[in-house]
Amino acid sequence: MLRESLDPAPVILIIDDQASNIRILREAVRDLGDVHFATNGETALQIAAKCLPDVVLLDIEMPGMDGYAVCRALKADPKLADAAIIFVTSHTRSEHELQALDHGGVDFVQKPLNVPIVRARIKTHIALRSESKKLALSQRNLQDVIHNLPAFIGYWGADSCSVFCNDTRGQWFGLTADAMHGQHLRRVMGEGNFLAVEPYLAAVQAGSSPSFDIKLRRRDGDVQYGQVTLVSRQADGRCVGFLMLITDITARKIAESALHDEKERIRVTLNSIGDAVVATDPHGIVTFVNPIAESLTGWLASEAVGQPIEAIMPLKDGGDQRPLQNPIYLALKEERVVGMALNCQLRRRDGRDFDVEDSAAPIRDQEGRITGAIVVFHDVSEARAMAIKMTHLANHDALTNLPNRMLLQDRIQQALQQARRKQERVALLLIDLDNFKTINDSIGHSTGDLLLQEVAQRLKRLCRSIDTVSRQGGDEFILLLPEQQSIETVVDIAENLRQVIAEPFTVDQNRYELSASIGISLFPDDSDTVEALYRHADSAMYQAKQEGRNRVRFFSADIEHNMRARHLLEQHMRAALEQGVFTVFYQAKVDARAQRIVGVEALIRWRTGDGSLVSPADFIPLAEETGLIIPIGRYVLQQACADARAWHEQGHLISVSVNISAVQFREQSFLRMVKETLAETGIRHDLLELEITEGVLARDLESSRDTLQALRKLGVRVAIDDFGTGYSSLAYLKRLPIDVLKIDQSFVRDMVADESDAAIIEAIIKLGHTLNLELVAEGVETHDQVQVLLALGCEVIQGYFYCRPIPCIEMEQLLERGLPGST
Ligand SMILES: Nc1nc2c(ncn2[C@@H]2O[C@@H]3COP(=O)(O)O[C@H]4[C@@H](O)[C@H](n5cnc6c(=O)[nH]c(N)nc65)O[C@@H]4COP(=O)(O)O[C@H]3[C@H]2O)c(=O)[nH]1
Repeated sequence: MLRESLDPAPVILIIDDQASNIRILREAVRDLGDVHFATNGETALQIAAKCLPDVVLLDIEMPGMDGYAVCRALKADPKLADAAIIFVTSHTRSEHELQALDHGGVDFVQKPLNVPIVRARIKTHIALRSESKKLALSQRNLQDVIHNLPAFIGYWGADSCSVFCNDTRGQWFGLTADAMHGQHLRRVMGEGNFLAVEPYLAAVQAGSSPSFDIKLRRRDGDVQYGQVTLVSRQADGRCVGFLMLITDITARKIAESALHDEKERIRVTLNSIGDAVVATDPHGIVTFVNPIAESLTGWLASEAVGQPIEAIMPLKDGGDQRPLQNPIYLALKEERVVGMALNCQLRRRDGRDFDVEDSAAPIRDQEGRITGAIVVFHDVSEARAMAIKMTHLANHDALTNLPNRMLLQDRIQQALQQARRKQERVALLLIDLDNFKTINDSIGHSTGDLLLQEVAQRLKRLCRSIDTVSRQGGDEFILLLPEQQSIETVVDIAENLRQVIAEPFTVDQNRYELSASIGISLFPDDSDTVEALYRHADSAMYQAKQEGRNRVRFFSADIEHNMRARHLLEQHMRAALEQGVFTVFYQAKVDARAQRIVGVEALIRWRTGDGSLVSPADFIPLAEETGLIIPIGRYVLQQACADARAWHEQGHLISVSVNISAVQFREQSFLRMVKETLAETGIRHDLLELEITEGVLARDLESSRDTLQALRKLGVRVAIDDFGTGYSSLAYLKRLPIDVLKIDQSFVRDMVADESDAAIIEAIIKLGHTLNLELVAEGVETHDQVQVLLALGCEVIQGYFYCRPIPCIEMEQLLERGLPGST
């Protein structure tokens, strides 16, 4: 076998028994390579085995082993068989030459040696050897490549019989290349596989080189996928055979199939899940829409793809309706899974809104780069509506739809928190229907239920939006009244409740009468926790039941006492009004210089059954609260005007002042009432003076001015009562048509002893003079006070010093006889 490397110098072995020949030959080839020599056959074989000669110059005639024997031995050794053997002989006979070639020699040179010819021949053989070595090497390389390629390579003749194949181990078709040799393609591949290839053979015959995939069923039953390329070999315009290359694409096919399966699985999943799925590229442009997303957005996938996500999926806040950014943008920006905003709504293409819920997530490639995002959402309108319904059911009474105990508890807690902050009252009213159980049992539960529903409606009608009416079960209701300023309001509400329940009910054309016992507890007066409020309202209600039902009771004894007294007073006041037991007293207003009565002030009095008088200070505030002041005030005005008219007729031209409460002054019918009284009594208008406190005017300057101007137009005079105790704003004094300032008795009381009170009175008097107002000092009890007031410039005096409030008849007498000391 030839040595593989081409680089080493060629090796030349000279074998000749004649030393002279060896010398000549050595000289001749010295520069052509590594030269070795031997003088006999045996030595030559030993040297050849070591130096592996490319060219051997071999003498034929040698003692012992002759040249032919050496040649046979060299040829017999596979490592030396390729050496080019050139026989050297003195024989000229051609049979020697033939014999030499027969033994495997490649050339023949004659002795005597012609050195140039010998050199030329040896050079030729060295070159030939070199070329053949290169050829052998490239052949071997090619063979190595072919045999080691992970592919089947076969050459088939025009008759489709195997000529060559690289499958030496029979891995493809179970036949080694040798066994395949000469076999028809059909036999080699097997019938099934051949049928897959056969359709292409005609094209190959025509000179084409088709390429196609086939599924190879191997002899062991396994399936293998191959990509087949047939390369036609043509000579003289006809097909002389073809190359068949098959590469194993099983792994690729399996991967493709797995990919396809995976894709199919995803496709089926996305198309059949109940959630809507929309995918976008990294810029939020839609790339995929599943059928549910199509129906939820109203966009077909074909229309949606290529649109920005917000075009097909506009989102907004279900509460304030402001537009919301699609979570896909946040998912892309922050490269994380993002949940949708709470209470999110999707506007469908047709304008309908859906409550939606879910999330968006980025999609990454193998390197982790963001390639897009996906948003998954579903319609939660029904679920949300159901949740709202469930929450409502959990918090409301099924029969009346009123808040139940649980919701009430929460509301009470909130009300208490707020009341603590704002320092307000909270009232809890426990309303228990009296004898409802008996009624319910006798009329049947369904009618009973209707009655309870009607009770609930009536209670609700009486409440403000911030109040809570709750049913606790059975015939028990609770009313929570937050933000209460006064206990009186609570009493009024409770009384109203009691009364509306006491009004007859009509159910199924039958009339029913109910009553309620109401227990009230108050924060912070008698309870400071939710539990205490409940407990106390309950025991107050129990108390109401104990006392005979159909009544309102407070938990706190003090409140109860006060409220009862107040209630009693109100009832008596009403009765007094009806029975005409109110009476009007008069107190004189005296010109202190002239010692003459110039006017009187009408002051109401309530004469009780035992003859004692109740001070207006004790009942006027309640009369104002309950509105009773309107009829009371009308009565006083009428009485005062009538008396003044009578005195006038008797020759006493004195004015009469009447106190007008804020409630009266603000009443729409006030002016009308004044006009009617003037007309009815026939009093000279300028003799009537209405006393109004500062606070009444200051509350609403505009409407006060209108009323005062109307009074002035009528000729009625107006006095500011208790001047100096209220707002004392100079602005209203200047802007309003006022005639008289009444200096409050609180300044008068201490004016002699207290310099500052005296200074205030002096200032009020100066102010009155400046504004051209009349001045009256109230509550004057002593001579000193009179003197100081006179000295300061106030001449009209009212007070016990001259006259206490006295009945009409006494006043009449006083007018007749005049003041003591007067002329
Ligand atoms: N200590 C003391 N007191 C004196 C003296 N001179 C008069 N008084 C009392 O002072 C009050 C003067 O009436 P007022 O400031 O308008 O204050 C009145 C007025 O605001 C209101 N009032 C009385 N009658 C009526 C009425 O018919 N209608 C309205 N709306 N209020 C009335 O009730 C308040 C109290 O009335 P009265 O109890 O009659 O009390 C009267 C009168 O009796 C005195 O020298 N010393």
